[in-house]
Amino acid sequence: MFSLSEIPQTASTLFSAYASFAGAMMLLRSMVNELMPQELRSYLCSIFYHLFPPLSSNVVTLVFDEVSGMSRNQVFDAAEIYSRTKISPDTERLKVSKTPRQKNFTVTIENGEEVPDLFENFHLKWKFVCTEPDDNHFGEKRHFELSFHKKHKEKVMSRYLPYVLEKANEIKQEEKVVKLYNRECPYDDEDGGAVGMWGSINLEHPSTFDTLAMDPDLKKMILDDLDRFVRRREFYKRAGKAWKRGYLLYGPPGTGKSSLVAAMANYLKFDIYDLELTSIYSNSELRRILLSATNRSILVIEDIDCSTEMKDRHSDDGGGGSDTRLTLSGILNFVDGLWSSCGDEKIIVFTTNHKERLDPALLRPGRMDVHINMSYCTVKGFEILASNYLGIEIKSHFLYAEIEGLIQSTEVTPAEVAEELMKSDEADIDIALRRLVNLLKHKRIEVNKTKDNQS
Ligand SMILES: Nc1ncnc2c1ncn2[C@@H]1O[C@H](COP(=O)(O)OP(=O)(O)OP(=O)(O)O)[C@@H](O)[C@H]1O
Ligand SMILES: [Mg+2]
Repeated sequence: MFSLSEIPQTASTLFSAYASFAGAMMLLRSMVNELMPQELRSYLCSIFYHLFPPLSSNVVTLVFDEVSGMSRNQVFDAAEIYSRTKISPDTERLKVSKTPRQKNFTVTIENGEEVPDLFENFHLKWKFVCTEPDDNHFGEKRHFELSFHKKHKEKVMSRYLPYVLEKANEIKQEEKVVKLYNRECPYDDEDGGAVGMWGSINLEHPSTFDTLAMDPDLKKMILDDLDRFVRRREFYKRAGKAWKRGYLLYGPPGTGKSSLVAAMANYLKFDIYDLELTSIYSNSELRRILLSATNRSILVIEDIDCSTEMKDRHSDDGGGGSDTRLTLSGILNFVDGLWSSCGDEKIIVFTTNHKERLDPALLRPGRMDVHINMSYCTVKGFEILASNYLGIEIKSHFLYAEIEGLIQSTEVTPAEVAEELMKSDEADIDIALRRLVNLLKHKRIEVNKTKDNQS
């Protein structure tokens, strides 16, 4: 027996005996690792941990398998993306990959590597584990482990994991490469890049709202409209409306209609489906394409004024069945009917050079939500182009006043202005602007001549 005062000393003796025994067992374990088959090793390990639990058992580890039942585990996918952002200079082994479609390398942690994280002032650790397939399984099994002090379990479940899911989603959106789907594109199903018979390529169109030369108020109106549309999922659901929005872009060639579509896609990270009507043969084909188009996409029909041709085709139908040929009513069905509600977050854009030639059915209120007039180049538009192409503050240039006056009194498209400015390199900005002055003067003479002829 020992007295009460001896208890701390005895406890410490016992503790150090336990510690050295545990140390010896660790050594034994590493020898066993070298010599024994894996199954036997894991069996012995489990007995070992049962008999001698780790000294610090305050750590909780959550395990996220790659698949949960038949479907993918969202947390695993999120962890895979999120853990990439936590890679530190201490991480020793990294996996690097890049598919032909990706612009940048993807760097992820390698099997067994850990990355630390700090959330609301407590520490966590992510570990990636990949086990070789055993005889009963195909392919490797992958999972993430998340370890932290057990007192934070509640916070991790209620706040940290939702935060990781949200962050991963944001990263996915940022990294998304906008695709252009078109019949002409080569069929390639890497990354699910093809839908039905449609191939896709990465949208390399550099147009953004910053580079678009258009009235700043109009630009802001479009941006606000897009933001509101994306935010209003709940509203559309409550109102029982299909979550889609239609834009009609009209204006002369070269005023930036296609550039605006590309800017919208780049802004929202939506894919573009370029529906060339001339290559779609029937309503049922149109329906199939619409059904297979992914959510968060922009469906574009350029030059919709050829819809008059479609109306003719419809009247030729001769009772052959409206499903055999593409008709205006097929398109209208899609604009506000059944098919557009199959799926979420779709934007539909029609472009035309001749709004006045469109079938009134297309212009009826409620059919296309927003009509946007892409006009000739304005002074503000010219300032944006000059800053993009020449990289200068154009207002202080000696030719600015003259160009300003000319632009106000002529009709020149942003494409024509852009073409002149593009011909210059940094050394000959003055030459480029003089050439632009000449072009504008020339156009003004032409306009005056036409007016004279008409009067
Ligand atoms: N508003 C604009 N802002 C910036 N660049 C423009 C603008 N409009 C035209 N451009 C330039 O001119 C080129 C052609 O423009 P775009 O194809 O967008 O015109 P469009 O209105 O679609 O013409 P079309 O009616 O012939 O299809 C663009 O690639 C771009 O370089
Ligand atoms: Mg165009």
